[in-house]
Amino acid sequence: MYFLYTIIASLAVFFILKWLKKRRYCTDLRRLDGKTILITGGNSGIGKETAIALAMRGARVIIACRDPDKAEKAVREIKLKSHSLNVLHMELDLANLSSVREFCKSFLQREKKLDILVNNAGMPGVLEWTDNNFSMCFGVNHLGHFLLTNLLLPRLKECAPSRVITLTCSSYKYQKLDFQDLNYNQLPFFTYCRSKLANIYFSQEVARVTEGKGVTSYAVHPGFVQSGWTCHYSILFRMLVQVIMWMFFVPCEIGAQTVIYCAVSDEAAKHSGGYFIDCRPATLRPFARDAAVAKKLWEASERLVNLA
Ligand SMILES: NC(=O)c1ccc[n+]([C@@H]2O[C@H](COP(=O)([O-])OP(=O)(O)OC[C@H]3O[C@@H](n4cnc5c(N)ncnc54)[C@H](O)[C@@H]3O)[C@@H](O)[C@H]2O)c1
Repeated sequence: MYFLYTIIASLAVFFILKWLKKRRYCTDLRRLDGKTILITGGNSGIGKETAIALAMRGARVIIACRDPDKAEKAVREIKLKSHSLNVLHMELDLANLSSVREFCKSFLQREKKLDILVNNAGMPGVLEWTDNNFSMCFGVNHLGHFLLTNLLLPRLKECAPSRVITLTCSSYKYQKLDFQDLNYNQLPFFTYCRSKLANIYFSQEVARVTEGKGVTSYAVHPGFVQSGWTCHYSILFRMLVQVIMWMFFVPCEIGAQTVIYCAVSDEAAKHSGGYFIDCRPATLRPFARDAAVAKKLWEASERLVNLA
């Protein structure tokens, strides 16, 4: 009898886990021939899977990464899996604003087109500082991408219709921004939540400042994904999280689906400034839709990165 109960319980757990991990795929099969796509942090995790999928559709894909060796290895893998030779990497460290400026300068010199910018790179909750003394999460996840997008906006406008896709996280809802302490660096998880909330306000403000100029903007929660973000933590934490990830998180290929959807779908384009989960628009908590806060963050960020 116990044997029967064990089998029934195992089957129940199996189907519950399967249901929890069920996700929608992007069913829009549009090709992207002739388009140039820039993906930050495209050498691993969701960014790499996005790069493979978009290169497969014919786009020229540029991954912007910190480590040239890892980037080169990723480029080889993306080419192999996508059967495309139109993939390359460029050096970018979002934790260093001079690196962001250097990157944009050489990108604009080298590349005549930019149709889709994917602000994918991200740091999980860590209590570190960037080269410019910003908290690592706020500095990399928000400020680095803020400067990058602003410096590339003229090219995105020239290439309109064009898109800016910014990876955020549903954990945005656990924190609010404190304008007295944007550089908050105390509890790692909350530091991460605040940076991901900043990504949402940023994405909305990109939509507002580019309204009528052919640039659309999307904030994407990719789901909880089995990627490499745990590499920033101790081996013990990694082992524990690995089990949880295996049980509840989805593979990177699925995590990339909503990004791909926002890159190609006409339906998504009707919701510029929107928040997307599982290949469809999702509703944000009211405080995360506050246009005045989004504008205030934009202006504060302009000052912090010295954007005239
Ligand atoms: N994995 C999840 O469950 C999950 C959930 C919600 C949101 N996200 C978001 O998805 C995005 C992709 O994360 P992932 O899960 O693929 O993790 P990942 O760690 O595999 O990828 C993050 C990428 O960002 C790059 N990066 C980090 N700091 C950088 C810097 N200073 N300059 C340039 N590149 C830098 C890393 O090298 C890496 O390639 C992140 O923005 C993350 O916040 C992930």
